[in-house]
Amino acid sequence: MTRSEGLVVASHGRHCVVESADGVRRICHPRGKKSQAVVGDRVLWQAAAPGQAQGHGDEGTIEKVLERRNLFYRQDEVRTKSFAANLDQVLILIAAEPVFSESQLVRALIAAEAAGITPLIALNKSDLVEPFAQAWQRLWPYRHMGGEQDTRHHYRVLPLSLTQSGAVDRDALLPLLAGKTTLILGPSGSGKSTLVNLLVPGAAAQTGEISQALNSGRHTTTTTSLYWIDGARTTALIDSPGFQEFGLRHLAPTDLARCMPDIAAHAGGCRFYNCSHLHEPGCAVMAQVSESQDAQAISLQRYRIYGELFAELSQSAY
Ligand SMILES: Nc1nc2c(ncn2[C@@H]2O[C@H](COP(=O)(O)OP(=O)(O)OP(=O)(O)O)[C@@H](O)[C@H]2O)c(=O)[nH]1
Ligand SMILES: [Zn+2]
Repeated sequence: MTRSEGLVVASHGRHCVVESADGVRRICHPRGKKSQAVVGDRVLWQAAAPGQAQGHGDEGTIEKVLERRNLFYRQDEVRTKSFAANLDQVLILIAAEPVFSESQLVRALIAAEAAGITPLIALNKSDLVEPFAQAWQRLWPYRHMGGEQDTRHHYRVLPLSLTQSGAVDRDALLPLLAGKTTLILGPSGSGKSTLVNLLVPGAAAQTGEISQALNSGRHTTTTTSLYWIDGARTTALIDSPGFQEFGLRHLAPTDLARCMPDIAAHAGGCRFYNCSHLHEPGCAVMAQVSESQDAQAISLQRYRIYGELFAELSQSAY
């Protein structure tokens, strides 16, 4: 039996949908624990022997997961959940309504930073003028972090109104996504489905039947799926549930500062090299905490979240 290379484009439990170079998608099962794959993985797969396919037509086995460039995941006390592998970017989609959790946003940004994946932030529903203005204001530190000039900002923050100005938003987003694989993350109701449908007309049909088969006919929202934006299959979106309960247990408390760019920028100036930035004298981080709109400042909210995460990650799991 020949083994060929493929891309995992959907997963549900242990089952995956593998797309081969010709674009054909097949349900595959991992052969053993070591070949457990996630969306975005490149794998070697093998077609089932004739007569061996169980049920849904074309089936095969995943023989090997090829080396990953990165793996984006979250971890709480009880389990590790992988979102996807081999990502270029994570687009964190939040909205004017429902009001977003800044702690959740910070967690996602830290996880991206720790995995070496570029985060993008988009704030949707700019048509909801008053709540949008407030949310945009809450994002001030994220819009300015790194310096006053646009080109120096650490994060890119985009305003969107996906249902009101879809064409404009599409033009703003496409150049940022082109040629890349981007994971879309966001709380319930922020507009993730609206975004996928805007950028991938017929998204539902693209995964359609095969992912239904994967879920044994049930329509579940627990599947992670990869969609191609372009016919040439160079630009991909991955949508994944699970923005809530974003555990960072895979990080040590002392990893946090380097994953928060506004804190990292000052951490080198502390009197003690192993400063926790929580109570030490001569702490250069604490000296920068202020509510002033200054691109070098560390906002009170972010400093508070840093302290909460530090405490959370310092607790032993047992
Ligand atoms: N006012 C306004 N409503 C929007 C906008 N974009 C999306 N919505 C609405 O917000 C609601 C949620 O959008 P969805 O795309 O379903 O959000 P989602 O993130 O996929 O939500 P979940 O499936 O719960 O994770 C829908 O009623 C959309 O029509 C926008 O730009 N402005
Ligand atoms: Zn310090």
